[in-house]
Amino acid sequence: MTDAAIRIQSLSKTYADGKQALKAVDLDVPRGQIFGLLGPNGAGKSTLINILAGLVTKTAGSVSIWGFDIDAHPRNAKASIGIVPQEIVFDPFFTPFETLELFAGLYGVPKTKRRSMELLRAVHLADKADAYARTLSGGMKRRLLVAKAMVHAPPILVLDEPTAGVDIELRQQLWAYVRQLNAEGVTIVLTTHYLEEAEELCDRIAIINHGRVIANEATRTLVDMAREKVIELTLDRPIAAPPASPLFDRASVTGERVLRVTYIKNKASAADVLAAVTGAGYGIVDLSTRDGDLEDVFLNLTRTADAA
Ligand SMILES: Nc1ncnc2c1ncn2[C@@H]1O[C@H](COP(=O)(O)OP(=O)(O)OP(=O)(O)O)[C@@H](O)[C@H]1O
Repeated sequence: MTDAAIRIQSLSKTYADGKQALKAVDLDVPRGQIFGLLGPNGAGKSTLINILAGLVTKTAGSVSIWGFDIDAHPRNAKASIGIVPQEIVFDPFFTPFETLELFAGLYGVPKTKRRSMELLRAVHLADKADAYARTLSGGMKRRLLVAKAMVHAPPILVLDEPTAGVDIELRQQLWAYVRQLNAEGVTIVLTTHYLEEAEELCDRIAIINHGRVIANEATRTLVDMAREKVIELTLDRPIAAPPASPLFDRASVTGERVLRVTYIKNKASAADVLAAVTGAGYGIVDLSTRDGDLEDVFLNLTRTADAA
């Protein structure tokens, strides 16, 4: 038995029109983690998730979910994963409670083991248990989708762009629930465009671009790969134009006495930047620095991959 929650090997998908959405993807999602799948629109994330969900058939390669090969043991594989789709699709005539009961039934969960009310409470929808689904707000519907994906208590929960169209407060509630599930031992996979969110939530992040995995690292490692560092200096007197230095990647004057310099970590250090500024005759009153974030890593990696 593999210790990966999801193991993907040489996975390829070519759609009927010839579009190659996935190209020999290898990816292991470790058990117990919150794993982020990032990539620009059209990178292949939904295709990958739809293959896990059994909604799209792969062209080549193998996938196992919780140790069950999706071809050899499709039922066990399906029982091991809950998927929250990107699109909100509901039968508008069922109440949230009925929706969960219905899906528990489809998964063969016996009545005594169902926990529809508990799930509704967890996603803050207990008071809407008997409302018609069509009367729920977008955020409520999305939380109901999360509850629906958990009716059979799978060890893996996959969320495809879960926060699209969800306001900040609801997003925080959703993430709190995701964290709680993870603390209870559920492996989480999520796709998001919000890099900051991935950075905040995920233990590990894979970046997918044009159907290939171009990075798969512990979040910390990925963040460290950000090459840019920004330093903002408050000077002892007004400055009109930034001093020129080959060590600066970019420099701009952002306030009467404020200079912002971006430098590349392995080419220069903060001390180099300070020396260049004091060398130009300015005194430094204050400074702050900011590490490159995932956005920078992402842009650098996708740029490199595009050029390859
Ligand atoms: N049914 C289909 N037939 C043909 N091409 C498709 C089909 N579904 C997706 N594609 C194409 O496959 C590629 C990958 O699409 P996919 O939806 O997997 O990307 P994605 O990373 O999930 O993007 P998004 O973030 O926009 O959902 C895209 O070029 C897309 O146009």
